[in-house]
Amino acid sequence: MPALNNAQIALPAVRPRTSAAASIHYVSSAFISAPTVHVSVLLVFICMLRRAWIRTPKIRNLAAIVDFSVLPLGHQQDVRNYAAWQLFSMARHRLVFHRVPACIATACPLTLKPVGGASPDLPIRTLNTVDNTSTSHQASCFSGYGAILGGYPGGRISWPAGVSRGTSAFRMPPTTSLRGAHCWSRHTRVPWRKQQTNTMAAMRYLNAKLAQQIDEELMSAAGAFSLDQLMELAGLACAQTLATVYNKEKYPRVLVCCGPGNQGGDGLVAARHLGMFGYKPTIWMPKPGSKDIYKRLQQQCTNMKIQILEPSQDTQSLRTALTSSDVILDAIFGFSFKPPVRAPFDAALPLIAQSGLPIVSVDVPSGWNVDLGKVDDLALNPDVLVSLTAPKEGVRQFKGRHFLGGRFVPKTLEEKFQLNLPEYPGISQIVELPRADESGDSQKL
Ligand SMILES: NC(=O)C1=CN([C@@H]2O[C@H](COP(=O)(O)OP(=O)(O)OC[C@H]3O[C@@H](n4cnc5c(N)ncnc54)[C@H](OP(=O)(O)O)[C@@H]3O)[C@@H](O)[C@H]2O)[C@H](O)CC1
Ligand SMILES: [K+]
Repeated sequence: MPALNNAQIALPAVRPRTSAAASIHYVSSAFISAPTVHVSVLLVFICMLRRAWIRTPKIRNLAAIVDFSVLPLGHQQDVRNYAAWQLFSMARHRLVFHRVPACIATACPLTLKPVGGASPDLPIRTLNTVDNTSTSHQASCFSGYGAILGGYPGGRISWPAGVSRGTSAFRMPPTTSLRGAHCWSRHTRVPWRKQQTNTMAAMRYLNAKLAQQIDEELMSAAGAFSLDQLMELAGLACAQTLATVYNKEKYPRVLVCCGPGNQGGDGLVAARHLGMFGYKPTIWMPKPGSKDIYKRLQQQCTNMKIQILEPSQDTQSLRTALTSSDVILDAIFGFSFKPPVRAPFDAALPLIAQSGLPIVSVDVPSGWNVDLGKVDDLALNPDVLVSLTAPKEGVRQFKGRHFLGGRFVPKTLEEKFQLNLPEYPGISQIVELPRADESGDSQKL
């Protein structure tokens, strides 16, 4: 293995092999030595598989998870490109990049400029995150494929459980691909892993008390946010989530159901943004909050020509609206919900549930106990959930598509409460989380 100085990385100009003679072997491992810094060793592990072998149906859909967390920043892009070029040109299989720092993912999103070769025009999924949870999510996209190629600093190689050195590729059964990814993370002995505690730890789930505490802290003198600001970003995340899952061509009519608290405010903001996005929202808000902020948000919706149904304790207007809607945004109760459900929502929730329309719930599905989950028959059973700030304890077992929004949590607060939030992709207000049956262990605090 060549020793390099810290300004360059020498990647062997290996061309794609067409020979069927070679069996599995590593094509790249490079070391970087830094004179001023403790010697850091870079090891890129690329497994080249014989074309004849790779093309057998048995392992046609091979995926590779390449861990970039072990690589010094300045060299990650080269290595990534090189790895991709090798993997694609040789094997033509899928590739998952694991723990790619955001700066690399942004600089080199989905296109590759391979070192010493023509850019392969092949599908790439980049794992633009640094936490286990998202790893498992990404791995889920590749369920049924599976192989992990791994290399670690210091010349030591730790393979995923069940994979021995020299095996270099293995197949994960579809149902265990996520576990495989987790096992890999857990069993990997990266020398400086301790320094990476935050990036390796699972996302924190909040109980109702902690959610309220964080909310207060955000709006304290130290947090320095106003409610308007937080609500605006929360509502925008809700609108973005709905628009991501339900396109406006097929689901133009959105019934936005708003509760009396701040979550109702999120709903009003979301309705406005959905209007901006080209949807036709209608607002059902039977108990509008008395605060000035709700009045202003309603006025903003009126200015957008968004219909707001007359507040009423009876549910007739809701019944009618349900018959002319394509999708529901449930912004009724959030983390301050205290069971049991009271009027008029006790009559409304069953109507919404029985409408058969897809439901996108905000923060906590309405009627769910914030800490315990779905324990009441009246509770909604949404298809999509957008958690705000961090998911709540009660939604651990939520089975639908789960997004995280509320991209306003400052680093100091994230660290203070050990939230271990996943990285939001690019400029998006939301990040999709793994489904309940796909996620591994998460921190119960
Ligand atoms: N930091 C963040 O994550 C932010 C989140 N936001 C959103 O705000 C909600 C929490 O808002 P909050 O006002 O504290 O509470 P809720 O929206 O959950 O609503 C509480 C009101 O609901 C009524 N309520 C409670 N329990 C029941 C029940 N069993 N039956 C009927 N009604 C109930 C009650 O109103 P009353 O008028 O009846 O007293 C409560 O006042 C959070 O989940 C996010 O969605 C912020 O927008 C931004 C920051
Ligand atoms: K809700």
